[in-house]
Amino acid sequence: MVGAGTMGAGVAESLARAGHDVTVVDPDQQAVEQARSRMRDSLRLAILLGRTGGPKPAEVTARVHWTGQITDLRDASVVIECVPERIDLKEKVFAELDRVCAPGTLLASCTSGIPVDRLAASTTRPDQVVGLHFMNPAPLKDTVEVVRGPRTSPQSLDRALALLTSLGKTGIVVGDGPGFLLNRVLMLCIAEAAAAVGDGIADADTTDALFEGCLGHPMGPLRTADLIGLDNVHDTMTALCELTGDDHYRPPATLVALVEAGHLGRKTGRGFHEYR
Ligand SMILES: NC(=O)c1ccc[n+]([C@@H]2O[C@H](COP(=O)([O-])OP(=O)(O)OC[C@H]3O[C@@H](n4cnc5c(N)ncnc54)[C@H](O)[C@@H]3O)[C@@H](O)[C@H]2O)c1
Repeated sequence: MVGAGTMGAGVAESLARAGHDVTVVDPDQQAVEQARSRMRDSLRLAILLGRTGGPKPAEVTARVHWTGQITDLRDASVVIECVPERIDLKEKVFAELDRVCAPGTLLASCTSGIPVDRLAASTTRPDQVVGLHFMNPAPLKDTVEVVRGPRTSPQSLDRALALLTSLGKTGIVVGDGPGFLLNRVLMLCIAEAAAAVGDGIADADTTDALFEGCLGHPMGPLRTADLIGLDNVHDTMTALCELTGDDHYRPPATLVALVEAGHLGRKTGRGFHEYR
């Protein structure tokens, strides 16, 4: 794994629970400490919720190795990149992974919407690059959007799907393009909902209540944005705006104001909604 944030820690936990040995690379020591603590909490919660059939928490945590050095991934059979949603950063990480990893290593990205082929272009193995768009919280979400780039080989796609099967998850394969399928749609929905709040059409509670009550969505768009993390939503919209040239993806003022104030959603206790 590259990146020990929300997704990196969650995907690492899913892999370790399934019996895989995992190495997580993150140069930020504080992020690593937080990830370790989140993983312990999540494993404890699984026991409290009665999901006792799996391995013991100590067995799971013993399978996860934390490091600041990307060169420690040299023996990995699969690498899943989970760094922030910035095109330049991900391109740099993929170029580095291509240098460090053995020729057969499958390189996957958890990107929310940067085309897989753009990341593949930073490597000398575009046939071995695939998108694995896990959902948050990764240990609890059973379905993954799998992105097949135009140069992803059938063997690489099969390996990615087999990995998901080993985690007890189902991959749904889609084609490549900005935002793939889910975020091409979801980011427009969040952007319009946030803009409507800014225009005084409804407050955040009312907006989410409409989607939840009228459409039967388990979580309205603004609560979903809070769960994703508003910094990540902001970065994803910015990348989609840049990649598509479509201004509808531009982060609305209400979202920008929350991010600038440090209200990033659930992880900081406040976003469009408050969390205690
Ligand atoms: N948060 C979600 O709900 C969600 C869902 C699906 C996909 N994603 C995608 O997953 C990716 C990660 O998102 P996140 O929410 O986990 O972000 P995050 O900000 O929580 O974590 C990113 C981590 O990457 C680390 N990092 C930065 N540069 C690095 C480098 N060069 N090498 C190693 N680590 C580095 C940071 O220290 C941080 O710990 C993004 O592409 C995002 O769009 C997020």
